[in-house]
Amino acid sequence: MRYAVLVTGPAGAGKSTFSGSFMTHLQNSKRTSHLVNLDPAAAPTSFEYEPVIDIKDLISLEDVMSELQYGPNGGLVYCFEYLLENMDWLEEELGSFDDDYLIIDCPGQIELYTHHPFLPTLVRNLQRLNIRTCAVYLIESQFMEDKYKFFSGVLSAMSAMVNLEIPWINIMSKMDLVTSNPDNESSGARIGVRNRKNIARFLDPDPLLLANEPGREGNVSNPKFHSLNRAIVQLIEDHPLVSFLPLDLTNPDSLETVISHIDYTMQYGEDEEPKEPHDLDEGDFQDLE
Ligand SMILES: Nc1nc2c(ncn2[C@@H]2O[C@H](COP(=O)(O)OP(=O)(O)OP(=O)(O)O)[C@@H](O)[C@H]2O)c(=O)[nH]1
Ligand SMILES: [Mg+2]
Repeated sequence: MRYAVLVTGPAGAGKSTFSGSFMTHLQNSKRTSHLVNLDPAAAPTSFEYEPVIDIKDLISLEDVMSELQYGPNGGLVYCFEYLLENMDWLEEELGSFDDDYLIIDCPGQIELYTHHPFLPTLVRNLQRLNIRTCAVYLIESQFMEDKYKFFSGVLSAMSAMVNLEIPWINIMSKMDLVTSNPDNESSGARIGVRNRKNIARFLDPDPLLLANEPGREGNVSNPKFHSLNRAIVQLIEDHPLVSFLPLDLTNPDSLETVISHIDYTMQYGEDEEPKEPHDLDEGDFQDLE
């Protein structure tokens, strides 16, 4: 069985960093895993591991911008469209991996998650190739600083989720930036989420966070804005699909918890044992398998 985890989420959410830590964790657990880069704009330095499949081998944003005179955003969309037309390239690249676990680092263009056909098409192709696929959607803990920003993150997660009908896990990344002590500026902590209970209201979104305190922010005194908020509160109450697993990469237990959720969601290992790394496969250990 082949597995793929799509690592998705808005720009800067920590997707590439998480993908690297995920790789390290799987390798330490003697599980074969490979990194796939689908970000045509990724700098080579952004990877801790060399991707085995890299969209930049097919098309790079740099070339599109210099040769076709696209700007960065139109250029990215061009790259995805180009990949969509060349899915056989990806299929060929994927062909060489058996019984493996692919970590697919996706780009942070929000369009990709709201309405572009790129990810749904990719997912259909992975499923056709019999690759068991799930997605994680990261938003960063700084989103909890501002409840409007937070709920726009919740809505983007929901919209991405309904676009892709695959097992799905939402992750609140960069939890190391959250502190329970709001005065503790010197530790680099940027968020004064005052207590655990408050954090829980974000991880399992409490729509009343939005409903409370109408008009506290100066620029939101427009009654239409409150009606919209009430509608959103209702939507989140009626469809409690979105909750977040906290991820603190400075705490190995946190990463392990997130990965065990991913394994469970994908039913990893239902039909196999974790494998020894390849270099041991061909050697003396063969008969132990
Ligand atoms: N404090 C903290 N910073 C993090 C963490 N994860 C990532 N960062 C930082 O956040 C920034 C963005 O991280 P990336 O992993 O490149 O994020 P990304 O989602 O891949 O970004 P794009 O590919 O540009 O969308 C970098 O400066 C990272 O060092 C984390 O767990 N804690
Ligand atoms: Mg990235």
